[in-house]
Amino acid sequence: MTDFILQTTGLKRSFAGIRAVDGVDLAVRRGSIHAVIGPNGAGKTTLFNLLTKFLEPTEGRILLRGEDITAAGPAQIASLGMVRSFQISSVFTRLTALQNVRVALMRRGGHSFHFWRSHRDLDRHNQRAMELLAAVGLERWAHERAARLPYGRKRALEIATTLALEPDVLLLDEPLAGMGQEDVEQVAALIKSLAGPRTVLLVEHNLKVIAQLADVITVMARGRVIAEGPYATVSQNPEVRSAYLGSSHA
Ligand SMILES: Nc1ncnc2c1ncn2[C@@H]1O[C@H](COP(=O)(O)OP(=O)(O)OP(=O)(O)O)[C@@H](O)[C@H]1O
Repeated sequence: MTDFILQTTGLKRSFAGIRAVDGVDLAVRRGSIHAVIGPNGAGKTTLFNLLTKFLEPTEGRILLRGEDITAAGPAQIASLGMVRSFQISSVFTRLTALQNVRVALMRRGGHSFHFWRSHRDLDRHNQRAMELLAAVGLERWAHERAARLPYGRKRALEIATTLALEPDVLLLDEPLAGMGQEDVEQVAALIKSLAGPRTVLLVEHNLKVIAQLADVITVMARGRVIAEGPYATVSQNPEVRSAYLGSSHA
């Protein structure tokens, strides 16, 4: 069994002549927190879209647990245990936090919302939903409507609904975007707590947090990987420095 739960080889995707992802080899170690960073337009979002099959690659292969999933569709990929946070996490603002997680659990079981479902089933879902809320620090907010949750808590609720699918690999697309410092710290701690039994791959612009959180950082620029390794290494890389300086002066 390979140490790498997720791998890509020679992954490419162009849009009308723009090479958004241009031959990316990625190797994500099982149980790690792996960040993809890079200046605007580097191809990070396109890479995520390729991994979850929101987009078809022009070339290259994607392997999950060593198995070729390049031809799989988005639903199949989710059922194989690789789930992107927003994919299923459209939070229903009028439902409570608990109800939101329960809905996610029912979806996982393939149930629709039958009002005749047995009390035993509902109790089971309630118990699991409370466990998931506890895992993301939302127990206290269980009966609060999602609309009333502060921003950081809403992101935590999204993560709880994602965890309801029991993913092995969680893809988080800018999980800290738009947050104040207090929320950033809470959600960063939450992300840290998810890894180990799960693998977390994230795209994030907050380099300060990435420096503390990520085991491995892949730096992209113009569709290519320009550096990879722990923060201490990639932050010293001259190409990385010039890519960031270049973009901020663009
Ligand atoms: N659907 C599309 N059609 C045409 N061009 C696209 C499309 N999606 C992305 N691109 C182009 O591909 C390149 C990579 O974009 P992508 O959004 O993947 O970068 P990114 O690293 O996620 O940037 P950001 O940090 O700004 O979100 C850019 O030049 C972008 O304009």
